[in-house]
Amino acid sequence: MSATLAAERRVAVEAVLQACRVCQKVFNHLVAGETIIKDDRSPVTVADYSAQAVVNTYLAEHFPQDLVVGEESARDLQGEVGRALREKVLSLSNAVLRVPLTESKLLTAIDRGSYGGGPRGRHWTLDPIDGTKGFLRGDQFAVCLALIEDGEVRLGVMGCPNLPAAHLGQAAQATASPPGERGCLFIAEKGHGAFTRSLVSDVETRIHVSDTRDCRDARFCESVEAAHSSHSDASRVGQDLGITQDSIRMDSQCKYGCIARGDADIYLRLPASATYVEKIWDHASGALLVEEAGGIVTDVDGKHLDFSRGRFLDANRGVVAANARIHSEVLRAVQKVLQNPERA
Ligand SMILES: Nc1ncnc2c1ncn2[C@@H]1O[C@H](COP(=O)(O)O)[C@@H](OP(=O)(O)O)[C@H]1O
Ligand SMILES: [Mg+2]
Ligand SMILES: [Mg+2]
Ligand SMILES: [Mg+2]
Repeated sequence: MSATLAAERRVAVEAVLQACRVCQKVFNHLVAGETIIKDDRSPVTVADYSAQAVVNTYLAEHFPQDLVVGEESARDLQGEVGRALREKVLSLSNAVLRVPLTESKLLTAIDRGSYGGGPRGRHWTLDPIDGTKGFLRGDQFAVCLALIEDGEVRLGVMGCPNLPAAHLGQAAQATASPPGERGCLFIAEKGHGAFTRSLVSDVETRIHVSDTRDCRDARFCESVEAAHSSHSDASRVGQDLGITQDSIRMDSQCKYGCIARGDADIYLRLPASATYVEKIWDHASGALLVEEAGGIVTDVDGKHLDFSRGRFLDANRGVVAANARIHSEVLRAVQKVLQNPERA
């Protein structure tokens, strides 16, 4: 491991583990009224805010100079209207922090995530709960933290509390939730490989993408939400490639984890709207994980994901992630489908 990022890796792992604990606790006690619908109609819960507060507090303590591009803002926790939410988030955050936050420090911690990102210097990007919809359903979600230096992702840590620790078998169901131990962490450092461990033991195992060479034997892992990635286009790509196996559908960057450890072979994120622009925190840790596990990640035009542009991946459209043997064939099929003017 690179000596230079050893401290960052240790702190990121600890921060993500604590944030996972908060999320699990919230899920067990989630009550109506603790979920807010944001301006873009997506949900956010007390767990999203608490996880962002906890991770940002760890980062501020260990790397006070570092900036953070985080998904959430403290706006809805301000003032009288935000009081109930603020108090709940404060108590959840303080349950796992060594030094308790005050209300005002809580808001500051969450808003440490307001950095705009960009091509120079170093910053973190945080999705405190990726797959909030999955989280609310009791399905897959992930706490995702990545370190970006001069526009390149150097370190990615993903906590996946509901993901089975072992490989998903051939018979995995749509929600990818077979019985057995749940909860795993993924860690990738640029140039140093991809690893997994459980949430409770620090024994790490190196992971690799599948060695599937024939696309007809491949399996998709795709979003549950057709509004996030076109299921109909994915099924056309599947037909073109001769894929017969059912897709594994799951929320969040757990999909990247499943590709990285070889549970499935292909993750496609095919634009479902012409205007949606992907955010860096939805892909930074997952994309590095797949690359470090021996896979290739591009957008639908075959371009490398460009994390240097700020909060958005506005130089890219969609995502095509697959093992290195089949990526180019998959990309060709994606382009053929997307260029067909006759698709509905
Ligand atoms: N129209 C859209 N197209 C693509 N992604 C979208 C989208 N609307 C929301 N998202 C993103 O999709 C993420 C979840 O991805 P997935 O479908 O793979 O689980 C959400 O992350 P959050 O849950 O962190 O808000 C959100 O950022
Ligand atoms: Mg969100
Ligand atoms: Mg997200
Ligand atoms: Mg999120």
